[in-house]
Amino acid sequence: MRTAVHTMTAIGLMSGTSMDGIDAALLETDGEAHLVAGPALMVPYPAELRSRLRSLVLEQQGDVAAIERDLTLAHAEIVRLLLADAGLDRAQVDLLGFHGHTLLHAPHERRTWQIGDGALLAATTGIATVNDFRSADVAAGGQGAPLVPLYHAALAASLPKPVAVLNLGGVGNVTWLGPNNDIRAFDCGPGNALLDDWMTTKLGRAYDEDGAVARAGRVDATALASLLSHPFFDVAGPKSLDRNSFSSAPVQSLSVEDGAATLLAFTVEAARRAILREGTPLQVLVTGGGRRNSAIMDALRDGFAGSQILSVDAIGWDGDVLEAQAFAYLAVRSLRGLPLSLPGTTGVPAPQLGGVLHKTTAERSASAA
Ligand SMILES: Nc1ncnc2c1ncn2[C@@H]1O[C@H](COP(=O)(O)OP(=O)(O)OP(=O)(O)O)[C@@H](O)[C@H]1O
Ligand SMILES: CC(=O)N[C@H]1[C@@H]2OC[C@@H](O2)[C@@H](O)[C@@H]1O[C@H](C)C(=O)O
Repeated sequence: MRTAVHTMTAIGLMSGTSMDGIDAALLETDGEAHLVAGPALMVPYPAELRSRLRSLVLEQQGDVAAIERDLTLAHAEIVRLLLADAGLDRAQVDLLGFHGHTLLHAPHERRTWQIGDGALLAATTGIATVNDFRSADVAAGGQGAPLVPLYHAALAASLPKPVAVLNLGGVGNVTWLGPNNDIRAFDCGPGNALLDDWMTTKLGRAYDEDGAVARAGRVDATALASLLSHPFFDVAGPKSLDRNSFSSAPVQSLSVEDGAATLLAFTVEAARRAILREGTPLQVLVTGGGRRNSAIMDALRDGFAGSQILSVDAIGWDGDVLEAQAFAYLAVRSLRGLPLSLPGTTGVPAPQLGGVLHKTTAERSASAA
């Protein structure tokens, strides 16, 4: 049986654009239809590493090699914790899918850069590791992102279509799953990053808990129109964004509350327009941290007349670790020589393989012997 032969146990590791921490999730999969989710863990970055990473991402300040090493070792530690929690030995895990952290994403210049030392992670954990998931797609002319859509498609195989999966992390992205197994995917707008940065600068808080500050403010229509006039919105997908693609300059003169309300409206309106350009889905399944912000969910419900707005958890998916699971899934696909991206998901000319395998020290010595 194909499924039995190819099924592997993999751990996916994701350090998202919000820079809040590392998500790790165990998945038993063949990289195709067989999906059995296992335990998962989310570990915030230690404050000191988070602050060095933020300086590197936001201000290009810091020692990249030292941060890459510390970030990799933080990933090794979360693998150790997940194995301990799950009562598993490392020998029971076939593969790690290590996304790393995006430092730069400029596909139009054929550049994308995720830091994370795959060889060091494989050596430290003793588990073979796949990393560098985006480079091959970008080199072939794709956007290199989003990569989660093939996993969304596998998860949603039995759902009525069309359905849209909306991920609101640091950046927002949409997977559109049409009635004939057609998949289209693209980044759609700012996600939570602008609102997070606003809260950090104005109030010293990492994010707007449950949208409370935004709820206390009013949307400034002029500022919102200015935000939505960004040229990104004129271009058809597939398309992708860097965390820092948008500027909050149009809200700078507003009160903290009105600025938050306007930035939140920007996130929701960008997502709404992007989805409705594809069609009217039966459901919009919201994942990522943004689904925890009830002000975002309420605004989405107001914005979609003909669709049901649901958090993915309502249909049994774990919205906190979907991306980590996806990189476990993609690592297995990489190892099996299956494409990670399609013309409809990243704009790459043809289905594209990707990922770089780092064997463990023991595996390397065995293959040399
Ligand atoms: N209770 C909450 N209230 C409001 N916002 C929340 C809440 N919980 C999480 N968030 C938002 O979700 C963000 C984290 O989302 P998530 O973990 O999906 O991001 P990420 O994985 O780093 O991003 P990406 O998908 O872009 O890589 C936080 O920065 C915050 O803005
Ligand atoms: C370049 C990069 O790291 N992009 C991330 C980011 O975070 C969300 C969005 O922007 C998406 O394009 C992508 O991550 C998800 C996991 C993806 O590739 O599907």
